[in-house]
Formats: sequence, structure tokens, C-alpha cells
Amino acid sequence: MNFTPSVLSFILTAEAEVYGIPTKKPKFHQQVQPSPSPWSPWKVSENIVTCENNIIMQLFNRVAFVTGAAQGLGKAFSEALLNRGAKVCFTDIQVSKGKEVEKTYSDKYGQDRVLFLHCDVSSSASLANSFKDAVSKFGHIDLMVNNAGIADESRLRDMVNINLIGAIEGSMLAVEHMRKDKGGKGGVVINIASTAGLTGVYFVPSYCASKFGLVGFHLSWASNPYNSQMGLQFGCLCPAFTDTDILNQKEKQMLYFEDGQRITKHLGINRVEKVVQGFLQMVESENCNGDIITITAKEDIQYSRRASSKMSHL
Ligand SMILES: NC(=O)C1=CN([C@@H]2O[C@H](COP(=O)(O)OP(=O)(O)OC[C@H]3O[C@@H](n4cnc5c(N)ncnc54)[C@H](O)[C@@H]3O)[C@@H](O)[C@H]2O)C=CC1
Ligand SMILES: CC/C=C\C[C@H](O)[C@H](O)/C=C/C=C/C=C\C=C\C(=O)C/C=C\CCC(=O)O
Repeated sequence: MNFTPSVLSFILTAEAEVYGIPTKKPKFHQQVQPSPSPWSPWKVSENIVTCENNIIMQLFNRVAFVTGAAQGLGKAFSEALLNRGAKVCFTDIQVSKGKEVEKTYSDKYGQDRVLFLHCDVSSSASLANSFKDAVSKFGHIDLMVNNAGIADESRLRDMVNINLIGAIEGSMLAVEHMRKDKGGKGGVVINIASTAGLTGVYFVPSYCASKFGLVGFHLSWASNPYNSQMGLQFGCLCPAFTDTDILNQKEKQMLYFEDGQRITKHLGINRVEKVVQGFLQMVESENCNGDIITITAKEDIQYSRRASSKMSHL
């Protein structure tokens, strides 16, 4: 099947509107003033306030837990956080790769700021143990990034387990740990979904299902009227095709392989740096609760939706 650019654009826009997702929203503006939320109280020691703006201050000494981060987007998110002074526990099933990255990041940012742990997000025990180990090293977690994911239509159960259940369980561990009404310090949960979680993609339907599920989970938590008293915020990042290993698809991993290749080429491929920029806008935003940020090669970084509860008045 061949879509012209304008037909494809029409389909995607029409679908987005059916789902109530605004398709034209203002682009982000870089935040310039420090805000007390979500990272208050400020704990910025004077000797580190040497940055040109508030960005480093906001993430300085915040502790992040990132899944699927031995390579690709997770590795890049981890480095961006370290670069802004955060402490990062990054995790993956690829242990030797993870250990190598840990060495590089420890040399660059300091051993006390970096930790790599084996974590298979498809195992509840593995997730819970690594989260516990990260808390043991750093004291607490402020930012949970559920990033681990696969795109393989020949591994349906694994895909749902990793992309959806792994992210849900990761979020719930973070919620229980962070919620202020249970003695936590509050925090932010970012789920890495995809534009394939907002629009149907016929050559990766089950991947789409896992990401639609994740967007639904995000929207549900984001609309929780008790979030502010729990000190919780939920953001969701939805990149389109991005230049990482996940795009090196084998024929059996995708339906309509040739269509998939052609459409991917037609829509264009994001640079990892662009997705990291969207990620940072989200985690450094004054309030990211309910935000969905899409990042596409042609339309750059955009807000897609801010969730609101349609039930809070009931
Ligand atoms: N690159 C892209 O085109 C896009 C990627 N995404 C999402 O971004 C996230 C990161 O993917 P990329 O960096 O692009 O791909 P990638 O394949 O480079 O990285 C995925 C990482 O997840 C890890 N992983 C796989 N199964 C795991 C498990 N059971 N437990 C823990 N870690 C596991 C892999 O070892 C790998 O390090 C995924 O959730 C993906 O669905 C979303 C939209 C576009
Ligand atoms: C090759 C598939 C393998 C992996 C899937 C990826 O990891 C990724 O998560 C999948 C993304 C799917 C994206 C689907 C649709 C993307 C839509 C857009 O990028 C819309 C942007 C512009 C359209 C405008 C135009 O056509 O001119």
C-alpha cells in the first residue's frame, strides 16, 4: 500500500482527533525561571550554582532509575541526567554492555553518582530487587524512567510483558516508594511510549497495542486527583522512529516488512539528541503531570495532551 505524504498526514491527524488528541498545540518554550515543583524543596549547594540557567540546579542531586539503558535512548537519557548533576541508576538485561557504560560514566561523573544493575523488567522480582538496591545506594529515587522496550511481532507475550507490564510494575514500585502520604518524598514517573501508542500502525499492531496500553496507564495515573497530595507527577514521551538498534528489524519482527521499511523512510527518523531534548523538556518542566510529548522527524517536539480528570467532580 502506498500513501502519499498528504494522505498519510491526513490519516494520522484524523485518527489523533478521533482519540481527542489535539494535533496543533504550541511548541515548548524553554523554562527560564526555577520553579519549586516538582523538585522542591531546593537543595542546591552554592558551590554548584555555576550553570548559565536553572537547568542544572533542577536536576542536581536528584536520583533517577532508568530501565533498558545499556544502549539507545535509555543510555542517552541517563547521560543527559548525569550531565545535569543527577545521580543515575541505569539498568538493563545486557550486563557486559551495562558494565562498560558504567565504567565510562563513573570515570566522567564520579562513582558515587552512577550505578549499573542487571534488571529484567519482565520479571517482577528482578525489577523489585534492583529498585531496592538502587534505594540502598542512593537513599531514595526521585525520577523513574520506564524505558526498556522491544519491537518484535514474533514475540507477542514478551513484548507485552516488557513494554507494558514492565513499565506498569516499574511505575507502581516508584509510586509506592515516592508517595508523600506514605513517607516518601514525591517524584516523577516518565513512561517511554511511542507515537505508535497514539496512532495505529498496521505493520506493528501488537507493538502498538503495548504502547497504547502504556499511554492509557499514563493518562489514568496522571488524572488521579490525589497526585498533588502524594507529590507525584506522570509524564509520557512518545517518539516516532528514532535512530537506535530497535529499528534494525528482521523480516519476521514486523508484518508487511517492505511497507514498514518504506513508511519509516518516508516519515523520517529522529536523531537520538532530539528525543533527549524532548525528554529534558519534560523532566525539567515546572509541571509535567499529564503531558504527552511527541517527537517526530517532520514535526519536531510537540505537546500532544495534558490529561485532566473527567471524574474529579463526581
Ligand atoms: N527507536 C525508536 O524508534 C523508538 C523507540 N521507542 C521506545 O524507546 C524505548 C527504548 O528503545 P531504543 O533505545 O530505541 O531501543 P534499543 O533496542 O536500542 O534499547 C532498548 C533497550 O531495552 C533493553 N531491554 C530489552 N528487553 C529488556 C528487558 N526485559 N528488561 C530490561 N531491559 C530490556 C535492551 O537490552 C536495550 O538496551 C523502547 O521502549 C522503545 O519502544 C519509542 C519510540 C520510537
Ligand atoms: C520499524 C518499526 C520498529 C519499531 C517501532 C519503533 O520503535 C517506534 O516506536 C514506532 C513508531 C511508529 C510510528 C508510527 C507513526 C509515526 C507517525 C509520525 O511520525 C507522524 C509524523 C509526521 C507525519 C506527517 C507526514 O507524513 O508528512
